[in-house]
Amino acid sequence: MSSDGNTPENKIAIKLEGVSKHFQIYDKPHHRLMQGLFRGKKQFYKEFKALEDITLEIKKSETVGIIGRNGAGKSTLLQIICGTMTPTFGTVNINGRIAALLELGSGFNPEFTGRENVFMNGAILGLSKTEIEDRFDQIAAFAEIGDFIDQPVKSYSSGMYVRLAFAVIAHVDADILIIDEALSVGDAFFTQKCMRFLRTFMKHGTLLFVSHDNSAVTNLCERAVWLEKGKVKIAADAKTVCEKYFEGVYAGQQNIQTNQNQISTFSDRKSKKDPSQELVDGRLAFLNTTQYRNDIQLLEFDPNADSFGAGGAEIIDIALCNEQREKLSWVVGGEIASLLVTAVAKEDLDSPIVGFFIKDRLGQNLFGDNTCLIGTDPVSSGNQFSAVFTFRFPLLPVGEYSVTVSVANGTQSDHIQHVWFHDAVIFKSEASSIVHGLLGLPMIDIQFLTQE
Ligand SMILES: Nc1ncnc2c1ncn2[C@@H]1O[C@H](COP(=O)(O)OP(=O)(O)OP(=O)(O)O)[C@@H](O)[C@H]1O
Repeated sequence: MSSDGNTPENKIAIKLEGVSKHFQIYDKPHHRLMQGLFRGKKQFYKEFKALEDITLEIKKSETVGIIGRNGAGKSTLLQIICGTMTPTFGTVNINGRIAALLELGSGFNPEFTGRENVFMNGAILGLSKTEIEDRFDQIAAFAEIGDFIDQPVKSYSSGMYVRLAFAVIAHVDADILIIDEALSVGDAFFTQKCMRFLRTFMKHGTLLFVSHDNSAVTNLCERAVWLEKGKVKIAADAKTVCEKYFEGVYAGQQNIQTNQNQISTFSDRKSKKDPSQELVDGRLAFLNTTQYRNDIQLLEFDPNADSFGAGGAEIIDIALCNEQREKLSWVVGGEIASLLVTAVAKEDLDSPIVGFFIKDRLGQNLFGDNTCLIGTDPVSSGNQFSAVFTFRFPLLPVGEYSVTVSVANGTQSDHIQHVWFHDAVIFKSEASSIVHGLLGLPMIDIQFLTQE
């Protein structure tokens, strides 16, 4: 191989040529034994082609999504790329250090403690003992599993397992990361931490991201590969692939048809509201009596959430309130609520700015605002101050969301960040009529008109 770092070959992180994987399926357990006894003179198994003739090139620092229905061959493909499964035919070339978060149970020895597994995994991934020792405290801090780090991994919950596995892959200087999104979902604080890490990693590393979620792939990935029955159906830009995949699976989704029928029962009715007078979603009264009511549960402010800043202010509470400033433990999407951020100045702030934004589980900023344009009064050191953002809550698809808040001093373009709280409050949207898009806007009115 050429030593020139700029050859086309060296720009490729993963190269698969004609990769196939065939499994032998035995109808009865003793057929496996018979197969051994007959030494290939008779065939007692059926051959199942989980992957057929996969040829793919993934460039360095690309983020590629792998999508496909259950059983399409995604896990098989990833295991072959990671080297934990050998292909029946074809060649795999990997250029760089690869780390993966795939099946639960793979990678760690259940009898070893978390600590021992960190050392074992680090060594497998090519780190020296000293390198692992130097990083151990960071790994343990990232995983946040406390004293469980010295317990055997077999005693871990699946959430603790994923925390430790992710913490390891985040600290091994991998060039290529392979993440099965089904596993990265744990508690929302941890998911956000993982997404922050992945978004930074994506700036220089190669990421292969497996997901059933189209919007996750469209938002995170430049390219996507749609696997169907073990073959590449399409490999192209993520938007095109996800659109085609969506078209492909949509027809089969009988229950979406049912949901739409129920909603159209409402939209058949004539709206009697004057849209200019009342800025409320015309369907809310109806939706709120159905299972589509967008109940959003709020978890408590976490003062220990990850934060940074110059320290000139401290946030002491974040809450959602009703119009009477009473704290709410849940809100209904489409209704008015206020986000109340209370802070205390640790030094004199002549022009404080309080801001927030709301992120989805992938760490995408959905919306936010700050006090810059309203003009704020100076606050002396030791004094408490609050900002109240009152807005009509959007309709949120089912899932977990987080609120990031910050206090700065200065102007929009020139300020010192005094405290920035990642994921200080988590929301859970329990039910929703919104299944597509990042969020739903309360519609003022929807009409259906026919010409007779
Ligand atoms: N060890 C095995 N022996 C026999 N068949 C297998 C084996 N592993 C996987 N398969 C089969 O290969 C096919 C592809 O499986 P794979 O787990 O790769 O699919 P997938 O796309 O990851 O599915 P999912 O989204 O459900 O995780 C499936 O039909 C599966 O039953």
